Amino acid sequence: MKWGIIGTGNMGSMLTSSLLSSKALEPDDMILYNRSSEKALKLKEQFPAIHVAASLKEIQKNCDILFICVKPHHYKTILEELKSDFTEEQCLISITSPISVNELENHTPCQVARIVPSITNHAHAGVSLFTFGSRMKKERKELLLETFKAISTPVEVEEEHIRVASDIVSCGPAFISYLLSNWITAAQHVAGISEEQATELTENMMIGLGELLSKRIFTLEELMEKVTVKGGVTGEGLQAMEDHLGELFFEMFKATQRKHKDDKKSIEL
Ligand SMILES: NC(=O)C1=CN([C@@H]2O[C@H](COP(=O)(O)OP(=O)(O)OC[C@H]3O[C@@H](n4cnc5c(N)ncnc54)[C@H](O)[C@@H]3O)[C@@H](O)[C@H]2O)C=CC1
Ligand SMILES: O=C(O)[C@@H]1CCC=N1
Repeated sequence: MKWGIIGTGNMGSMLTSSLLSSKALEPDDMILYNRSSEKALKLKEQFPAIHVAASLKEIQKNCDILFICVKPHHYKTILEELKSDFTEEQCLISITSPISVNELENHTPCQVARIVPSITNHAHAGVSLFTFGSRMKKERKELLLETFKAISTPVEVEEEHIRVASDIVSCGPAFISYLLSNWITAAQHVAGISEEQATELTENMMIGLGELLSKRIFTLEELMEKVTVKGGVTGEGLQAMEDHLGELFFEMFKATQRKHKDDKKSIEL
């Protein structure tokens, strides 16, 4: 089985190196193609047995499963070049939320799925979001799910929930990092701790929190309960958060829903 990645930017590179470092795939079974070849060749330096294709047609011809890992607005030109040459046995995988599997199926004769990854998959952790098209064969579904289990927890999502699910698992690392950078700044300003030390403490607290969750030692609810000693400081801090949080997360999820709708309108395949 040959696996192809079109677009070796952030996500295409992450998928290549994670699928190889987890041993889910062998380098000799992977073919890469990027518009400018440097990024693909850099991955070949790391994994010499990888193949780098010289054109879109070459990667298409030689792959059973082909990922498109470019920005949503670049899908159209790629599909236009490839669509007439796909076979029914090939699988096309999109990794972007605004393009639905139905739209992809309408533009190709091949089997189609969407797998939205997360930067957390770099650490062979976090979630990958799956939506299968109607033509996807059972064995291929199983192969894809099994392969992604090596780098993530694959979760199937309905089309109507792709935006919010992707906000949580894929945009989430950026959103949470933004919140934490504000938390570090506030710690500096209010209590005089250095940025360096506040960052070190915060990053290690997050690693510990992740471990607690990954080992299923506590749920989020239990964590709040266990840490909040009656009459103690955590309760005061939580109350201040409740008083000041306002509509923050409602507005964030509304903003991404709006952008998703606009993107869907402006992206034509
Ligand atoms: N960045 C993230 O955390 C996540 C991104 N995604 C999706 O992944 C996709 C890619 O995002 P990034 O990797 O962050 O973008 P990126 O800009 O880092 O990578 C895109 C790559 O595609 C290449 N490219 C553009 N047109 C091409 C063409 N015609 N043929 C071959 N290569 C071409 C570019 O040279 C670049 O290397 C987007 O659709 C995004 O929605 C999905 C989940 C998470
Ligand atoms: O297509 C998406 O939803 C992803 C999430 C982060 C960037 N793009």
